[in-house]
Amino acid sequence: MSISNNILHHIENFTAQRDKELLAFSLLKSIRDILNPIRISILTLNGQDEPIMEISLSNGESCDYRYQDIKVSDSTRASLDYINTWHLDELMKAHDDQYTSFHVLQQSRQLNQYLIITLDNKPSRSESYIIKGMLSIYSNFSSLLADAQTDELTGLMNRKTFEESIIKLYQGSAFSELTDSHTNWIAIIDLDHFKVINDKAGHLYGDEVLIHVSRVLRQTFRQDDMLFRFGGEEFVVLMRNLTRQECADLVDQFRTSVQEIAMHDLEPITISAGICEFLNDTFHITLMDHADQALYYSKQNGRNRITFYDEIVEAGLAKQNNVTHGDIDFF
Ligand SMILES: Nc1nc2c(ncn2[C@@H]2O[C@H](COP(=O)(O)OP(=O)(O)OP(=O)(O)O)[C@@H](O)[C@H]2O)c(=O)[nH]1
Repeated sequence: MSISNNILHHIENFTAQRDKELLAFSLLKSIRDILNPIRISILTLNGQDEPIMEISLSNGESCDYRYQDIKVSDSTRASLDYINTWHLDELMKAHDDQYTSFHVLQQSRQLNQYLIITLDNKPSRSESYIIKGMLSIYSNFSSLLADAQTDELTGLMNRKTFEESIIKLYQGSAFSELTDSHTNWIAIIDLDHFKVINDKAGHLYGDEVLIHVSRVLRQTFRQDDMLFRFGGEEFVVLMRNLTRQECADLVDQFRTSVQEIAMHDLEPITISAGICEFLNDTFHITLMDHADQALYYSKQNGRNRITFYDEIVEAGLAKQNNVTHGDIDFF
């Protein structure tokens, strides 16, 4: 294959991806085919500069995804600090007959992502040029993908992304570190009497309330919790590795913080929530139905409260219509 056909093939390949991680993997594979590096990786750090994901490809080895125990060497840390201090897009370091180049893929207050390539020879001018071009295409496509996954008004993940995210959680390591007491949870959160807010103060004002509520969601929940705007005034939160009490405290803290949102002279804004345990062997549509029944109970019993699904089961108020993974093949 000629070099231009080869490059076109790689571009075609990674713009066909609809998943951020697969897109990152395609980028690594393309660059590996072109540069034949010793090691290539994408390192993602959170807002506190802690590593939260590393996807790596070493020569001849398969792809390795890591979400925990990610080791970042002192020299890598120093290079990333240098990039950030001097607002660079890239940096090349020579060491022990090797060359490591660092490229910024994404930079924001919540997330920093870098491509790190270690080579045994310095890339030629044309190779550097090709890599730059690929990174630009990757970055443009990645922001298009992010736009498609984000709710425009609040910046939270949208409903379509929820389906994809929850299926990934079933398939991934989300359940491996759990104990009997620490499990995963799903909460559906719904603003109370939002129609009244819209009717009294107008739709634009209602939009502003949704933006403030989303801000409080981000402030209250942890970095690893996944936040979705599910539709209108309904939000979904996926929480990992919490005891029942910790989960209750977190959602309740959100409930009380929402009431402190100060806007005009309307009644305080309140929310109701329904929570259920995120069980690995139960289909997510059943889980959502459980959380929804708990939410309904909160709404029917005074609003501005949270209810766990197992509470209504104990009270004999829950409908049983479980679907397990065995019943539906969704992969
Ligand atoms: N401002 C604004 N309003 C929205 C948006 N999406 C949905 N809504 C409104 O949200 C309101 C939801 O009303 P209902 O479903 O009756 O719920 P509610 O008034 O919150 O009542 P309860 O949930 O029973 O407490 C409707 O008036 C919708 O028009 C949006 O993006 N912006």
